[in-house]
Amino acid sequence: MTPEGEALLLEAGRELGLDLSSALPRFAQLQRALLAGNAQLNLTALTSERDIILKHFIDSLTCGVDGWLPAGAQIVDLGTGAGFPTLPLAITRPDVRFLAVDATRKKIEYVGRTAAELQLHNVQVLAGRAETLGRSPEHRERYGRVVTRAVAALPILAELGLPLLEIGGLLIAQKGPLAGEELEAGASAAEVLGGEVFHVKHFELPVLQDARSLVVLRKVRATPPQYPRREGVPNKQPLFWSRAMQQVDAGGKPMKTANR
Ligand SMILES: C[S@@+](CC[C@H](N)C(=O)[O-])C[C@H]1O[C@@H](n2cnc3c(N)ncnc32)[C@H](O)[C@@H]1O
Repeated sequence: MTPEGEALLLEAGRELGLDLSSALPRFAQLQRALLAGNAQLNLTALTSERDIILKHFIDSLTCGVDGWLPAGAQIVDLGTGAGFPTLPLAITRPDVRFLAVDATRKKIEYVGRTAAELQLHNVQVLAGRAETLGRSPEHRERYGRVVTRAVAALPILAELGLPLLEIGGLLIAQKGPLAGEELEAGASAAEVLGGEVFHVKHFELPVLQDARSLVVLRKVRATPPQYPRREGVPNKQPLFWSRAMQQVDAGGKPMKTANR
């Protein structure tokens, strides 16, 4: 990481109320690992130092600054991809444990290798689909927190994440700008799945001031046994969320899922 990159990370961290000075060497290692991994695995489209620092590292840290991740928590990162938000959070929060989950094995292998290189002993990884985990007794209703960044629209996240939470647990979804329709559909889906909308925060990413939202769902009762539906169905037939309501790309075509 260049000296300018270090200064940017520190400045953006300060905006979040974090002192990242002692974490700089690990963030530099993570940046190197991401770029090296990207050359083989196509992990991210964001490759400039500025984008990696602000849109991956700092963006990942935004879900941990409001006290949603208490010390000792066991956190599932649903759809971690190249390790976001898990790896930046694990660097700054040695007091919580992460289980980084992704359907794509090669990404999970990269995250596991990188966590080992960075000596992040609070990270475990698991290749698999949330639908399968949510139906397995080993993982269903076992976790205090689920975090998820840029994975799917809120009703889909509710179906994938709420089954994993114990009662009282929280699903913390990191989103871009959030339309009222998505929140309404998410609230209706959460209700069916044993959850409720607990908190919504709209804010700006440090330095860039891009719009972001954090939606916190709370598990209030057991998820009915028919959920999550089988692999792929939550995405193809989202609860309370029609294809027409999903985001469109720059050319006006519907995107596969409303990630942000
Ligand atoms: C757009 S990427 C985002 C990755 C990362 N969270 C980030 O913020 O950079 C979405 C990831 O979610 C994973 N994913 C989507 N649906 C999933 C499911 N049902 N179970 C597990 N992983 C899933 C995909 O494999 C992909 O790696």
